[in-house]
Order: sequence, then structure tokens, then C-alpha cells
Amino acid sequence: MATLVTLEGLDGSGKTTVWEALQDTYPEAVFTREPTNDSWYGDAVYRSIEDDDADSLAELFLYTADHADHLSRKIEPALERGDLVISDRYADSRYAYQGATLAETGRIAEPLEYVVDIHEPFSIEPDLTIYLDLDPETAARRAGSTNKFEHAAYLESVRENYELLAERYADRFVRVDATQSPESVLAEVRSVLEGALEEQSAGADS
Ligand SMILES: Nc1ncnc2c1ncn2[C@@H]1O[C@H](COP(=O)(O)OP(=O)(O)OP(=O)(O)O)[C@@H](O)[C@H]1O
Ligand SMILES: Cc1cn([C@H]2C[C@H](O)[C@@H](COP(=O)(O)O)O2)c(=O)[nH]c1=O
Repeated sequence: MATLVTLEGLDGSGKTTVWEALQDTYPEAVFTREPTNDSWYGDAVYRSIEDDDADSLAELFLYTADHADHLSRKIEPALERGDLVISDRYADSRYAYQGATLAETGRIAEPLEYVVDIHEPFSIEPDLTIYLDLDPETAARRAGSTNKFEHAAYLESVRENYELLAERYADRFVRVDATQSPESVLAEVRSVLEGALEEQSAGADS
């Protein structure tokens, strides 16, 4: 049954570790990610990540262009086929990260709302978002502070935005404590995902 599952959280929260491990559990699923790593839109995003002086609005629209292409090229066809799609980051990353960046620059009133509204006419809302929750200091340490986003002060604002999103989208956000060992995080994610898929298929049968 067509289902869109997203993994979200701060840099270093363990999303990719979980996403890779889930590939053994769901070999038939479509595993994908944002920023994409198989298109020139994704390449442009990675150039922007490396540019400490990137314009905050230009960066938002680069990420959003990558999302639009990701949707039409990969996500929509997979969902139309009835596949399970598991994405390492998705639109909530934009709401949380670019919401924080735009708030820093003060260029846009209500930046998180602004970013959400840009997506509203064309994006597809996930069925389930597994949010790996981690404190910004541990996240920055695990991520290695290798790019402009991987710093505790910035990640603190990103986490505040994730908290707002978890409240707003409480029907699809499930929080997992990412301070646990990798094995425990994975076991909890597997259990949440299995439960959600069972519930969905029971709903479809009734
Ligand atoms: N539960 C965990 N406990 C301790 N270390 C972990 C845990 N999960 C992942 N790590 C380690 O933390 C680092 C970052 O993990 P990972 O790449 O999976 O995070 P991520 O959320 O995908 O990060 P990013 O968003 O920056 O790509 C890796 O070195 C990984 O081995
Ligand atoms: C999708 C997306 C990502 N980001 C940020 C988060 C990370 O610091 C980088 C790259 O992501 P990765 O998972 O570490 O490869 O980009 C963002 O700011 N906005 C987004 O929409």
C-alpha cells in the first residue's frame, strides 16, 4: 500500500544509520533522501551548503526546487505504484532549517509559516514522520561540525522548530529518543514503523 515515511532530526541524530538499516527490513521499499544525490538540483543544494555566504532565500528556493523535482521524478511515481517510500529528510527539514536561517536574517516575518506555505500547493504530506530527537550539543559533536548548519547554537533554533512541527503535525510525528544506543533507536523505529503499517493496512481492509 502506498505509504510515505520520513526520517527527520538534527544533523548527527542518526537518520542515515537508521535509513540504511531499514533497507534490510523492507527490501521492496523505495529508499530516497533530501537533498537528492542523483540530480543537478541536489548538486546545486550541496554547493549552497558549502557556501557560508549563500543568500538565505536563494538557498530556500534551491532546496525547494530539489524537493519539487524529487516529488515528480521519484516520490509520486512510487506512490502511484503503491510502494512504501522511506525518505531520509523531507519537507520538514526545510520548515525547521530554513525556518531557522530566515529567522536569523530577519528578512521574512513568520519564517516557518512562510516556508510551510510555499510547499502547500504542490507537496505531499508524509503518512508518518519519525523524529529522532537529540540535544544540539550531542548532534553537533556526532555530525562533526563540518558544515555551516552543524553548530549547536543554530541547531538549537532548528530543534525549536522541530518541536513546533511535532506539535502541529502530532497525527504523523512520532518522537524517538536518539540519545539511546544505535541498536535501541533502530528497534524503536522498527516497532513504530511496523505498527503504523499494520494500522494502515487494517484501515484499508475495514
Ligand atoms: N544512537 C546513536 N548513538 C551514538 N552514535 C550514533 C547513533 N546513531 C548514529 N550515530 C553516529 O553518529 C554519526 C552521525 O550519524 P548519522 O550519519 O546516521 O546521522 P544523520 O542524522 O544522518 O546526520 P546528517 O543529517 O548530518 O547526515 C555517525 O558517526 C553514526 O555512527
Ligand atoms: C533537506 C534539507 C537539508 N538541510 C540541511 C541539513 C544538513 O545540514 C544538510 C544536508 O543534509 P544531510 O542529511 O546532512 O546530507 O542540509 C536543510 O537545511 N534543509 C533541507 O530542506
